Amino acid sequence: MLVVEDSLAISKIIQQIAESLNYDVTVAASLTEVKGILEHKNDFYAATLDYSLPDAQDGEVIEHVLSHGIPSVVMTGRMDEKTRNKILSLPVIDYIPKENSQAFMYLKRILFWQKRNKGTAVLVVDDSKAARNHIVELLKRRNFTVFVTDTGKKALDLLTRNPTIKLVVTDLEMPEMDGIELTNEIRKHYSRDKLAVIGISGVSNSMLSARFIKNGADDFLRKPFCPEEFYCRLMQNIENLYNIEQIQKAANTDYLTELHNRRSFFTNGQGYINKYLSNEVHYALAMLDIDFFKKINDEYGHDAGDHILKVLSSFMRKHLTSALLARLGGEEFAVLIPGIEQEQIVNRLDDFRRALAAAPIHFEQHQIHCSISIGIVLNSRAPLSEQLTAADVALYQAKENGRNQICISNKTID
Ligand SMILES: Nc1nc2c(ncn2[C@@H]2O[C@H](COP(=O)(O)OP(=O)(O)OP(=O)(O)O)[C@@H](O)[C@H]2O)c(=O)[nH]1
Repeated sequence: MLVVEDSLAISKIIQQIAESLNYDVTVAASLTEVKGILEHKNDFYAATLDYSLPDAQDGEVIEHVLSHGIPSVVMTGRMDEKTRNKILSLPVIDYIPKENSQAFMYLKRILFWQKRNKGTAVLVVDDSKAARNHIVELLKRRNFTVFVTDTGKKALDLLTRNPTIKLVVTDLEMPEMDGIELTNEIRKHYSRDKLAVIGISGVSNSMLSARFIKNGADDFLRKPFCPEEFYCRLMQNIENLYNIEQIQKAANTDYLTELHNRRSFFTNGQGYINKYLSNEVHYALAMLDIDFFKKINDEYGHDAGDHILKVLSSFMRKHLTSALLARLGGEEFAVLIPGIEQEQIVNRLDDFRRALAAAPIHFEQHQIHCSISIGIVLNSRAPLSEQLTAADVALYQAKENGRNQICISNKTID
């Protein structure tokens, strides 16, 4: 990232912000320096540009950097209308008045999203090519991946084929299916926590925004809109989706191991089982439990115990691919694993058990040996909760038989 700023203090702050977001930073303090840098390197991911530089006091650096195709944020100490209009007439990502510390918080938000937006796709639906192109240009400046189409029907088709689309911007007036009908159709298949819809229209009917929103849209923009307003609404919706995703992730993930937690395992497990059964795929439900874990905690400390839980989890991720993996609590894990046949699944789990027992886990100066016991239920048609109880009984049997082994449930629970 290129930081252009003549104040050393401000340049340091921006640099710190950018580095905290893993940007590599190049700093310049004048237009002359910028020109020198861009002669050799111009593949910057983004730039922040101070409007007034000692050798270019009237924003000349902006056009120079933009001419190299570098998405740029303008930082300015000037607040007058003329400067604002001049900046906004250029294809910049945004402009930020350097009024107070909020300016830097805002910059951090922009830079964070500039990186993240690449993985987010936006679908633009408008039958007017000019209107479509305008919105696409604005979205590309913000690094979004963009899909475009001119009818509602094609939009629905694109949505089914491209799950990375997180937001739809749709015009109201289109032939065959208008924007409100499209929104209605979208909401039959996509909930508001997964996909946002922004309606737009040039019609000056004050009821339209309410109609759009009552039909499932999240926001509404009246044409013509200024880029600033478009970006504010766009980013607010994208941030909402991101926040919901983060909350859902936290609610379903075990904080220590980042595997699914008990809740997530119960929410998703039955669906996997149903799929295996209806496709006649062999599968096993296994419960894994670390042997003598209390002793490990007592001997090496709780941090060592935590470390072992983490190492075991990443070992599971690596070796038990294609399985649904969860930490049910403490040192107890659940695995729902498909396979070619029953014996192959049992062997896979047993190989995993053996490999873990053979490789001591390093923690500080210690080499900690640990093993697991496993209880398995194979190809059962019983509900998930009953299968877990049966796997738990088999696990208990494995512990009773001396630990570090697999025990298969012999109880028929179909
Ligand atoms: N470090 C750490 N320890 C935990 C965590 N959750 C549970 N434990 C400990 O796990 C231990 C489980 O002990 P026990 O249920 O007696 O089982 P065990 O010692 O593994 O013995 P067996 O299962 O019979 O082989 C307890 O000491 C808990 O405090 C955790 O998140 N981190």
